[in-house]
Amino acid sequence: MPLRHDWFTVEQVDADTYAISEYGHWEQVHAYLLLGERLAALIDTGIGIADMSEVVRQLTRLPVKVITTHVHWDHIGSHGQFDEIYVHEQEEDWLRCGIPGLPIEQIRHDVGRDITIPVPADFSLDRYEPFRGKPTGLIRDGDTLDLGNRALDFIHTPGHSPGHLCIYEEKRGYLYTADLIYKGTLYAFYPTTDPRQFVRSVEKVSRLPFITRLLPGHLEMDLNRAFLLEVSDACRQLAESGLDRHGSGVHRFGSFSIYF
Ligand SMILES: Nc1ccn([C@@H]2O[C@H](COP(=O)(O)O)[C@@H](O)[C@H]2O)c(=O)n1
Repeated sequence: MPLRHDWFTVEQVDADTYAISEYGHWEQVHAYLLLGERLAALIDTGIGIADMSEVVRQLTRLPVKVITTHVHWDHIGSHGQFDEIYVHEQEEDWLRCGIPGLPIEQIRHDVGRDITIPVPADFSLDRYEPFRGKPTGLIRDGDTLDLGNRALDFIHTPGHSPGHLCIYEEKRGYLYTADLIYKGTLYAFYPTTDPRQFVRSVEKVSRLPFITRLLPGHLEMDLNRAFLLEVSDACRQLAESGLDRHGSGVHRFGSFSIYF
């Protein structure tokens, strides 16, 4: 049964893996806490409406390394509450200085809309600022992290953003897909996105030999390899039709869409 927090919903994926979700916000974003024998990895830290570190501290006493899938405000919200933060080398500058040309008014508008449950009393939209700071370390494609009998592989999957990462646990067959693959509208229309890279990244992860489960950054959580192959087929069709370019529109495929 899911554990409940006023703002976060905590669900156990398996004995030592938790999803920490924000279903009261239109983004319906998920972070994941992975416990090894020596260390814990927290994949993203949510929107920043509530402090995710309070929940994490209830779940583990292990030292926590924060892994950033990408530097969009809804994935870095509680970064400031943790000591060790890692990001792909191509988004180090965004983590330090923000996304050039993205105004705070636009971010606050997106943070504040379509919220369906009460926010914590100490949250103020007028004071909301996305995290900015220096990472502890940088991640490159092919890097690995051993949490103690639990290995993570980092896969650079640019397209949604330049330094976007998927995280793969080969032993369990888990692929944490962040904003590359989820069941909804996949966004690659921002000025900072790249539709061709997005298509190549989907193809890259679809070649992974063993996947038991996809754990996405948004919306429905229980996705399998068949869904990944559907998205991969859709991307191939778009590329073959020359539609893998900015401005080609919203392409609908059953349970998901791709917005270029
Ligand atoms: N160049 C950009 C990048 C992001 N945004 C906004 O940030 C949010 C990103 O959400 P994801 O779930 O797609 O990571 C979203 O609200 C965008 O509007 C942007 O506007 N421009």
